Amino acid sequence: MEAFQDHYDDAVAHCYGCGRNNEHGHQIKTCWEGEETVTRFTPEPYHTAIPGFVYGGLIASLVDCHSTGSAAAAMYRQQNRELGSQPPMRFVTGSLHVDYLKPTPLDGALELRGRIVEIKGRKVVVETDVIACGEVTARGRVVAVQMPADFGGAKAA
Ligand SMILES: CCCCCCCC/C=C\CCCCCCCC(=O)SCCNC(=O)CCNC(=O)[C@H](O)C(C)(C)COP(=O)(O)OP(=O)(O)OC[C@H]1O[C@@H](n2cnc3c(N)ncnc32)[C@H](O)[C@@H]1OP(=O)(O)O
Repeated sequence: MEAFQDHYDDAVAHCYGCGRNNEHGHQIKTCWEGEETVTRFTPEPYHTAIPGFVYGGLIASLVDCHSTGSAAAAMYRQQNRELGSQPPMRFVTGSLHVDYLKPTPLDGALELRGRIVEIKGRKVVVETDVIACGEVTARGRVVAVQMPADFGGAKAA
């Protein structure tokens, strides 16, 4: 199935978390499953916090890009638009909050499941569960904001 991130233009597909053109990045892929958005990612042994457990910064990074991608997809869906349609709507992180509920075992794939909590103007609030070995080990809340056309001097292509 095509992922949200497959629709980012080449020129802006370098994000460390979700850009398919960043060979050093996570290159996450996110899709709809009904009303939820889902990303699966398998941490490597070097993503260790303490032996056997996933580094919290990686978890935050996955929540971040899962949620900004979800925000974009939610806005397209709300406006009844195809994901690749023009003009593009891209989202950046306004705020990123993560509650680490339990240690996250470094043991196979993590599943991130996002819910759209609110869409208001250019803002989308996304809540994301991080699931490891069938248990929710972290929960994130992201305020994603539709990128202004002049963001950091970059073009919102
Ligand atoms: C990453 C570079 C990309 C460059 C090229 C872009 C191409 C993109 C293409 C494809 C995307 C792929 C990339 C995904 C990115 C992955 C995630 C990241 O790492 S993003 C990087 C980290 N984030 C930033 O660097 C944002 C820096 N901040 C800003 O630029 C501004 O502060 C911004 C855009 C977030 C908001 O500024 P305003 O002036 O446009 O909008 P206002 O009016 O302040 O806020 C709109 C609504 O959002 C809420 N809001 C804004 N910031 C908030 C915050 N910190 N906490 C809570 N709410 C916040 C406000 O309260 C308001 O909501 P109410 O209408 O009042 O309900």
